[in-house]
Amino acid sequence: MIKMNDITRDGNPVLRKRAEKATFPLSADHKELGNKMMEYLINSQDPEIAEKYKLRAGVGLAAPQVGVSLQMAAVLVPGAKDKPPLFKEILVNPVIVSESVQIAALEEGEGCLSVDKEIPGYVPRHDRITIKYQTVDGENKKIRLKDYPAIVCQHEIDHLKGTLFYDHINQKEPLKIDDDAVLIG
Ligand SMILES: Cc1nc(NNC(=O)[C@H](CC2CCCC2)CN(O)CO)c(F)c(N2CCN3CCOC[C@@H]3C2)n1
Ligand code: NI
Repeated sequence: MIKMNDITRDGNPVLRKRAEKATFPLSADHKELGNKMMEYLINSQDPEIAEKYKLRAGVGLAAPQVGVSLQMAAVLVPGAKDKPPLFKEILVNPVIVSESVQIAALEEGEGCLSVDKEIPGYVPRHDRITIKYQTVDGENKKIRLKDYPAIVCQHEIDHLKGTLFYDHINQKEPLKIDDDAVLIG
């Protein structure tokens, strides 16, 4: 299972590279990697397992964060209690094909499993996006996302381009954001 010491930290050049496009059919290793990344998210959202293995909770994880420069990310955005997840997918070669003018940001700001310090400030993103991606089985998908799942996917797709969340924070005024930005609580 993936544990915190498998997670690459800011300063490791792999986090600042554009990740390699995955080719199909995916190798067994790459399929396994996707499943391991999803397994990490599931484990990290289980209080007992997270406590037992000291896992930082996550709703997304990108391959460069486990040292693999590959365009693949796992996303597990939970739904309300006892409800199915809002979005659960392993994204391969994801591309944002359209994005709303409307800006949105998580009210609490963002963190990153690869960044050990808290960096306060709004991370302006698009409230709605359309992404095209492939599943691990090579199926082409095109989906529209909004609010929380859209924010998470933008954070993960950033990782595949070597961008980290704090790159988007207004350094002079971290808590400044468009008046009409949607703040997601
Ligand atoms: C928003 C949030 N970010 C958590 N961590 N950071 C991450 O996921 C990083 C990615 C997210 C940072 C902002 C957007 C994407 C990881 N990243 O670096 C990947 O690139 C959380 F853990 C979390 N939740 C809410 C849901 N809860 C369900 C029960 O279990 C605890 C869990 C906590 N919400
Ligand atoms: Ni991250």
